Amino acid sequence: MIQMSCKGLTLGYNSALVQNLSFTVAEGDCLYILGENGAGKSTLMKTILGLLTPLEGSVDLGGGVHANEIGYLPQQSQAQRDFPATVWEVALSGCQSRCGLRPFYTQEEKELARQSLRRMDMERFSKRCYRELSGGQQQRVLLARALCAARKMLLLDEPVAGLDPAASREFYQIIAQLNEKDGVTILMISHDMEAALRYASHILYLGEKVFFGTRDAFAQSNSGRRYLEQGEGGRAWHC
Ligand SMILES: Nc1ncnc2c1ncn2[C@@H]1O[C@H](COP(=O)(O)OP(=O)(O)OP(=O)(O)O)[C@@H](O)[C@H]1O
Repeated sequence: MIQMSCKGLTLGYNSALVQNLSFTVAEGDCLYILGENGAGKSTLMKTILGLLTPLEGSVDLGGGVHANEIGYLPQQSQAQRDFPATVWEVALSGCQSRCGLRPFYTQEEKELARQSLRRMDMERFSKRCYRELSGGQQQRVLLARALCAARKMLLLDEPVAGLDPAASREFYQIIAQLNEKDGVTILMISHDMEAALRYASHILYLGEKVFFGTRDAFAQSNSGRRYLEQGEGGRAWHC
């Protein structure tokens, strides 16, 4: 079932960064969004979330997905890493979009935050100060926060940025589990081609030549072949 259709999107600020982009996302897809720095990946994600208006075209949600049911894990700034709140407060704040004008959280919302922290194996850190956690632990808390909103779809903007290789691998596996076992549709910005070729069902590559298709079709494409031909020695290659 199609959950999102982007039709004829032109994105940019003063001038167009991406032109006439069309793609669809179906329930259970795992879409990796790749491309060089400045290609417009975060701009696309913010447009999907309705935080930015496209210069042209439209983003249509379908398959019973509503904008407030999409979980979002943004790129973290240094100020956010130093956020003076407990792990519990950060996770619970993911329920804010459910509150509307209500100035308190219900028992059900608190239970959802607890469950989300448990899913990320972070419940035992609930009382700890968020800024005292390691980068990998912080990302797990932010994913728990995003899961409070995500009934159907998760948008992740470079979730492993700043993590060491072991923590990155672990994080990719957590995301793959959410996708494969829990059926959460994933859209993830990444610079990690190896992870994309391993975990993605579909790849959107933003660049001079835009590519959208299945992972296998990408592997056959010029960009994909270029990477694969480099073999183990080329693992650091960024798309
Ligand atoms: N609010 C803004 N106003 C004007 N220009 C912006 C704004 N936000 C981003 N840009 C510019 O738009 C371009 C694309 O930015 P964007 O963050 O979407 O790229 P990206 O593909 O996510 O890059 P990266 O991989 O470095 O995160 C960049 O040149 C950036 O400077």
